[in-house]
Amino acid sequence: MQPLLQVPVIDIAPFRTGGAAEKRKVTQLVDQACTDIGFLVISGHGVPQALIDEIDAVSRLFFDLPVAEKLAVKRPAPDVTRGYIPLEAESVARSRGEENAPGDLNESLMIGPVDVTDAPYYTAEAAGRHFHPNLWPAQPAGLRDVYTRYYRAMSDLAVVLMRIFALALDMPERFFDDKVDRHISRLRVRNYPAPETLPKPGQLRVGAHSDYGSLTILKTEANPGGLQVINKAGAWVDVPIVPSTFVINLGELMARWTNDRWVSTLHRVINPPMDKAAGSRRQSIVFFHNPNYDAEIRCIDSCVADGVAAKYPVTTSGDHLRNQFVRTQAM
Ligand SMILES: O=C(O)CCC(=O)C(=O)O
Ligand SMILES: [Fe+2]
Repeated sequence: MQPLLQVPVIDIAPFRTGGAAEKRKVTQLVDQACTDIGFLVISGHGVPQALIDEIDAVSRLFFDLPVAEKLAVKRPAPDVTRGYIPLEAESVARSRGEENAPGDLNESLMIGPVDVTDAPYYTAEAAGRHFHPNLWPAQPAGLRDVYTRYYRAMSDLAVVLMRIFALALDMPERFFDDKVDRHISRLRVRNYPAPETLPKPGQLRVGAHSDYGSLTILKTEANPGGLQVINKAGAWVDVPIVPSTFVINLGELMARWTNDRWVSTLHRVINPPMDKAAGSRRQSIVFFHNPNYDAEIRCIDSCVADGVAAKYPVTTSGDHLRNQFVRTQAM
């Protein structure tokens, strides 16, 4: 069979509400998307549109603030995935060894887990800075509340997606549950301003990279200068932006878990053409779902059958994520 060369749209509602036969139909479609292109667009996810609209609006107000105010919550250190990262201060292509890649043309605000307690798991030395407190901007009022609710909604949706993944991989439905129940996911809102000058050579809104964790849940908008993914024929194709859906893509840890049965695909965000620069401001709400810091990522049984050797050394979620993030930071 020909591999999918475009990103499919899949309704996951039958998985959430149906019996075994409905679930099976969804997991088959998801397996094909994850095998062929590593990206899918989901409808029927159950996240209220009002919450999505709220986080969109409050984030826009934050990015409209003067830079000096945004810098009040600047990311405090290269290994702390919290706070504000200004324009060109990050280059995700460096996660692939492109040491001299220019800074990406976006600014972002990032939070981590919102339900951390003082239990030993969170405070242990091994937890490192994965549970660093969030840095909440003083303005706009209400941002903290909206981000907290959205973070929880994404955490819940990720559990459903990981169950779809488990079944699609011929594992028990709850196989991943105890590997993601204290996850170190990051919610990151990126603002891509309308460009006022030409980009530097090789500079993009987001350079080519694959995401680092288990899966990503993206809400974005269809303005000029958008998201592209490389398909199995080696062509960059646009990811379809469909109202009320999320784009889902696999991170590197899922490729490791599946011994490359599934792909963590290279993607990038291109610049708008200069004649469409006006009105090309674009905002993405990106939830990077990352397993528990101490989750061991070793290839799962259903993916080493038939004498296939494991391709990757065992790692932990926390180590892989920290290393990749630190490599991409400019300071
Ligand atoms: O803004 C987008 O469409 C995607 C951004 C992205 O790939 C990322 O943040 O990892
Ligand atoms: Fe990405």
